[in-house]
Amino acid sequence: MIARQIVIHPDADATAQAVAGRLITAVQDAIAARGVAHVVVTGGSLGIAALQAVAGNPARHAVNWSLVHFWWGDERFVAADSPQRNIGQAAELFTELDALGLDRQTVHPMGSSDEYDTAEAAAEAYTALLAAEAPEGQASPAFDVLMLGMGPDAHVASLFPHHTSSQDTGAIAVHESPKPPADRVSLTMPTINAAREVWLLVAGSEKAPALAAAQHEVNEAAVPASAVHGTTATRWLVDRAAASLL
Ligand SMILES: O=C(O)[C@H](O)[C@@H](O)[C@H](O)[C@H](O)COP(=O)(O)O
Repeated sequence: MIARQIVIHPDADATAQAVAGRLITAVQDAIAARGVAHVVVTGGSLGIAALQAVAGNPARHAVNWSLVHFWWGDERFVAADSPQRNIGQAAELFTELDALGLDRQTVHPMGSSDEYDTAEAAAEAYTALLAAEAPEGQASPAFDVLMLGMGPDAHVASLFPHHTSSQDTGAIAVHESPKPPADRVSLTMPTINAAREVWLLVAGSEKAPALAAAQHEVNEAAVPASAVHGTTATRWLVDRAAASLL
């Protein structure tokens, strides 16, 4: 049975703080159970705010960050130093965790346009990286927590409505993204859904129709967020404005 939960917070800031607290606890639980934690982080305003909240949460000192792997759900295929890069926007967290033992060998960013000629090449390299860290016979690690933002059009990662649905595992190139920049790399739906826990972070009234649609029925083409789930839990961590149509 997959646990499915919707938790409603007063506002976006409270959601970010609560996600940070949950993430630190989930990482500790994963390390206690398996000696390692695999976390997938996301871009987007709330996803980045949650990472900033981890950097400021006093409980961050309780975690052995050298045992934590960080992965990305999607990334913008632009120059490494572009302010549009999701990893760059999370720099504050990584600088803070460096001081707490984070091993940059276990931080796995998706490739930039400085390193690869095409988003396809970056996606292929990420697919190989995921496989290299996967248990025998699997295509990716069983992520302990995979966080996703959701757009007002119900996209998750860089899987937009009516994306060319990929049943492949690993990462794919995305072009003509309706949310700029146009070129991106994204985990595929099967890889997202191989995570133990998927957390969808959603705030703001402009997301309310998509949030309601995602709870209504599974329709990957029209409402990508509706098709997302973890193998043990799917948690919608939302604010009151986003939940207003539930
Ligand atoms: O690279 C990105 O843009 C994202 O990973 C994307 O999927 C994001 O999470 C959503 O668009 C929500 O973003 P907001 O929280 O900013 O609305």
